[in-house]
Amino acid sequence: MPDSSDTSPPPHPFLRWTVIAIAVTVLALAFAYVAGWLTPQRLTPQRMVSDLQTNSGLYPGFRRNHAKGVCVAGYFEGNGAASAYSTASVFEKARTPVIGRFSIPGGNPYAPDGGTPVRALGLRFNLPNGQQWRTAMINTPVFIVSTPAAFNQLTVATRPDPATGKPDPARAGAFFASHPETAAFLGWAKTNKPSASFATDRYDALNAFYFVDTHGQQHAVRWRFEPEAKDEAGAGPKADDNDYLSQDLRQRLATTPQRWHLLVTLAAPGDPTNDATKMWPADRTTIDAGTLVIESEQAQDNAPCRDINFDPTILPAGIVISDDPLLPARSAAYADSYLRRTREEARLPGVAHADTPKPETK
Ligand code: HEM
Repeated sequence: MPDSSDTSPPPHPFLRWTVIAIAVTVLALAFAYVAGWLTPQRLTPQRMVSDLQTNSGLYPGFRRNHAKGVCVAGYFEGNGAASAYSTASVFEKARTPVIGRFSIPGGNPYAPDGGTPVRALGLRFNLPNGQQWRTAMINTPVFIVSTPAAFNQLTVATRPDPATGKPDPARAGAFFASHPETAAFLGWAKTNKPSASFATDRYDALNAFYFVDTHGQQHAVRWRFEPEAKDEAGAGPKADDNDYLSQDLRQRLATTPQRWHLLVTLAAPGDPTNDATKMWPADRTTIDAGTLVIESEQAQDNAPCRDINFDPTILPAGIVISDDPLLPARSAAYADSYLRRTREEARLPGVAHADTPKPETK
């Protein structure tokens, strides 16, 4: 029942409109802050990806890093050895289907394979319970920097000079001098020639993760895939051949599936989980958890790996991320790159889409 004794007048319409206006303004400011409009200097995933894009130039429909690559498919045969440390079903004695992508770094999908010694592998394991494990790895023993801010500073410091098409050595040198943590990676890059085959490289996740066992106990780990193929001695990229890596892979897979062993290293107390520039000592316990078998390859423009975001934070139950600050930054940057490239795909001639009718042949 309304209280008939309340004779106070209704609030003035001006007051009501003021309250609504304040609420709308606060909401708009919150959106603007999250979008980075109020703090243009703040490092956002969009800025990280735009800076990568500025370095390489814009190649619509392609990844803003690791743009050149090839799709692969196969399976992982777990052997049960890692099941004591993680409940993820992928480690049981079972076969899990895998979609993957080999790549080289940089935003130019037409870059020469011999232009960098870095090779990369992204994998997506489809577990039977609908969960997925995604990982994106490179063939170096450490990463070049340990924080997202340093990664962005590196991107800007190594931006090609429009006059020479190459990074300004003074600018790049100043960055490396002020970031001594880059020394281990640079030492590796100096002494390792570009390999002649994706099949003979090892691929290392570099970031630390935790395996979670049946008791809920966490174990800090790093993983890598070690190749069975070791036939690189004497082989080398042909100077005149831009795309030898995909040709080599096609030739090998035409006759023989290629195999890698998943090696999982367990940290000892005190080993850093938040710094991908630091290796763990070589004597740490390492488990061979099973074999990755790659059976087939396909050009990336129209194969399943094209529309996969190999976000390393997408993990099945039994694996969780560590405190490594690169991991959330990678997740956010890959998502932004993914949104840009998949939006552009719709406008690319020759790229098939489920919703694009096939052009009529005359
Ligand atoms: C803050 C640091 C990093 C940033 C901002 C960054 C950025 C990116 C971006 C924007 C992409 C393209 C994603 C897509 O469109 O799907 C990419 C791909 C990739 N990145 Fe990173 N990255 C970082 C660190 C790393 C590290 C530490 C590794 C290796 C352990 C790595 C390995 C890869 C690989 C293998 C791919 C290609 C995956 C694929 O085939 O789709 N990145 N990165």
